[in-house]
Amino acid sequence: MNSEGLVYSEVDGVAYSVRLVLSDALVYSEVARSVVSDKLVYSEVARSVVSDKLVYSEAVKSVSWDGLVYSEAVRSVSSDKLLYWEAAGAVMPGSQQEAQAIDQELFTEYKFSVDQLMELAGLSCATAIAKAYPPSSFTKPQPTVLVVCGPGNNGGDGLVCARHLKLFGYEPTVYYPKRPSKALFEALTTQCQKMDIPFLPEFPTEAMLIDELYGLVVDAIFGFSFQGAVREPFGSILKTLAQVTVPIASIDIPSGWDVEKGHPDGLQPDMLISLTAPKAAARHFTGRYHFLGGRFVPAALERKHGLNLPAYPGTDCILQLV
Ligand SMILES: NC(=O)C1=CN([C@@H]2O[C@H](COP(=O)(O)OP(=O)(O)OC[C@H]3O[C@@H](n4cnc5c(N)ncnc54)[C@H](O)[C@@H]3O)[C@@H](O)[C@H]2O)[C@H](O)CC1
Ligand SMILES: [K+]
Repeated sequence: MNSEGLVYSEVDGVAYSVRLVLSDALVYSEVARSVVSDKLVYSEVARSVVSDKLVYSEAVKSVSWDGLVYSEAVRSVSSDKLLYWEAAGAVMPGSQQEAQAIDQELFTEYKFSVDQLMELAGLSCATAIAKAYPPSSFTKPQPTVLVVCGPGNNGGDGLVCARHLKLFGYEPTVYYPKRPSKALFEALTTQCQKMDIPFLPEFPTEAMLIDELYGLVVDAIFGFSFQGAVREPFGSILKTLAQVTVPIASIDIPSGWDVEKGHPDGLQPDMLISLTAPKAAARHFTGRYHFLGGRFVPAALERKHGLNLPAYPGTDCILQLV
């Protein structure tokens, strides 16, 4: 069966169109609605394609009013093996301000402790890494991983991730140059040390040395609170990391990237593990693997911030977006 139809109608300045294409293996449909007045243009398009193995759907909304444009797009593709999800818009749930607001609400209103969320975040990072880079895929004799930790909670996620990687059979080594004197970070450091995870006293200055010794680098330097020009020693570390050829897995956001605009000349990791929800800069990520982790967001908080998170499969703590 093959058929195609288009219906268009206009009532009181509102135009509607519906298009439907049907074939044996494919259904394509498009619904558009637009309103035009003196000052306002509002349009909405919902598109979906369904074939034997693939569902693709897209919803785009845009409003322009006297020089102001607001637009929002939600796209999702799912196939047998793949689920890709993207939400983009002029007002974006992944802005730096909103990421920090969600973070604060989790701690103040929802009464989570940092330790709890960090454990779940770090565990989801190690799980995603084990999925994308199983020890058998390493070309080195041992599955060696260099975990570079920064001074904030992103660094804490890195320490938790290192501990779980060790439990999963990897050989992590940590570099942690700026250690905050807080009980949580001291405890996470001790836990790693007691599990025979070595801490490097100096960062290898040559990218080649990192390539020789490690099969993967975990970037846990900065997360959503990074701002301004990178200060030392992290500037030199990021310069070296930009030259390594082994894959880099970035936790929450590639370090050195503006949380909303990204950084075209900065680190270009092979993997990104977005925590809670992808930040706006995730739109600029071009690596092979994008996972979502940090499955701890209560439904009411998700609704309040319009996060529109995709569903995690079953009891999994991670979801592959790309
Ligand atoms: N609610 C959640 O989603 C959770 C997220 N987690 C992780 O926490 C980070 C955010 O942590 P935060 O401590 O707020 O900040 P950062 O780690 O991003 O970094 C702050 C740290 O970095 C320094 N800094 C900032 N800018 C610069 C700069 N230009 N140069 C040098 N240093 C800089 C700043 O002084 C601070 O010391 C989030 O991304 C997740 O990874 C939680 O683990 C779980 C809950
Ligand atoms: K990071």
